[in-house]
Amino acid sequence: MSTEALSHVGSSSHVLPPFCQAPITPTTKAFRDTMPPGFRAQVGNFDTFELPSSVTNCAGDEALGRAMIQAWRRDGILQFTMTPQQKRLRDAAFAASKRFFSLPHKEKASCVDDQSYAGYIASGEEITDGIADYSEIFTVTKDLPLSDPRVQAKWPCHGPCPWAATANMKDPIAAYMDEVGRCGEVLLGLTEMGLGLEPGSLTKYTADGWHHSRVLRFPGRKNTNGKGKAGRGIGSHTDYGLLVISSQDNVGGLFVRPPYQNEEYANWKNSAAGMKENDDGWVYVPPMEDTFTVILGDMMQYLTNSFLMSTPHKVGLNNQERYTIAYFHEPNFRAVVKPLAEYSNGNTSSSLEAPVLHDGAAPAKPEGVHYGTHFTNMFMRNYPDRITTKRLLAEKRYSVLETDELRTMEDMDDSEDMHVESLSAATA
Ligand SMILES: O=C(O)CCC(=O)C(=O)O
Ligand SMILES: [Fe+2]
Repeated sequence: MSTEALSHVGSSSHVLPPFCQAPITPTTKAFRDTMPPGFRAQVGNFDTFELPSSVTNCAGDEALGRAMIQAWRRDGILQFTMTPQQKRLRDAAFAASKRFFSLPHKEKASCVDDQSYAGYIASGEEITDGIADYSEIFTVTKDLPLSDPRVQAKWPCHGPCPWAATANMKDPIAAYMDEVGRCGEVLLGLTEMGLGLEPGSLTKYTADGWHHSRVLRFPGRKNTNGKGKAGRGIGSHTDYGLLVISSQDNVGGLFVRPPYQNEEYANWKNSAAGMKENDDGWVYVPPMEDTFTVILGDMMQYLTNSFLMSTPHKVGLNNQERYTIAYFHEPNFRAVVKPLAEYSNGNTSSSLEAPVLHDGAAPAKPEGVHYGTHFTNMFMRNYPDRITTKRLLAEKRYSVLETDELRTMEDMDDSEDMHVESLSAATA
């Protein structure tokens, strides 16, 4: 690994607080053997935690939050173990995923919607940095009926989720997402403590959050349709919101890029897709049984003024097919995310190390980033030919993002929170 790395690949050598499970030391060879052919990367050995069921603001939670921050700043990723109930939900969600992906192509291809980006994305349809990804995906966004006021008002990306009824996938996937979303709130509460923030500094954004999932299947590397690039599953990219919580099967394919002092990017401003894709310095994420991985999204980077970086990652194709589910824990679609005062330039009030300031990256702008616009931009970019993008453009829906109605979480005061609740109550 480059000597410019902020740190080295996670190791079991640093001291973990007693509430953490001891880091699992992989037998490096066994894990290396799962790395997709043709990739050169170190094999990660990442910190693995046990999450409390809720955040109680006790000293143990603060120590856990700090350890999480350390892990993300060093490795760009951390892991936490699944409870028996989470394993059951995961198993049911993966079984649903396999039922769906084994349907005939025609049936899968009919699962699209022209108002939401939810539904099927065929292998070769998604574009990352101008090149087709080989992933086959079912995207789940908020499942809103046509009568929902936001759908009626033509809010971009808002519409039904076109489930495949024959795969019986809605209930198991929704139950899995609810539970992982609960973990997302716990992780954000612990992150607030680890960053020395007031409670609610991060979780205020996730009231009725635009949480979504990507249920993914990757073909074996010798079993592709030729639309993409040999061996490449998904090109390097960062994701958009706060946290990405994933579970993968035992095949292997994910790589992350830890924070390097000399690498700057701000995906909400200039696309980070394709960044360093073929360079050295990637770390393989070996499949650890019954373990979630957590990487960070663009809004976490923006909020913390790059103290926590959005984690670049990419996927390689293995010798056999691979299944994984990525859950995205996000701000409310209407939220205007503002940099945290504690992490603004020049203010290093945190008792952690001073923030890494990335020259050239977007400075902390007081006007903030509108999450719904960032999400819409990313989906339009990734799916330029989808019916959803075509209708969005044809009906000039993009301009709806500029309206006050879609920015009512701008000031995040109590009356706005009440508005969110009344809106979701009206549509439940
Ligand atoms: O396959 C994985 O593990 C990650 C997928 C991913 O990066 C994504 O869906 O955005
Ligand atoms: Fe991703």
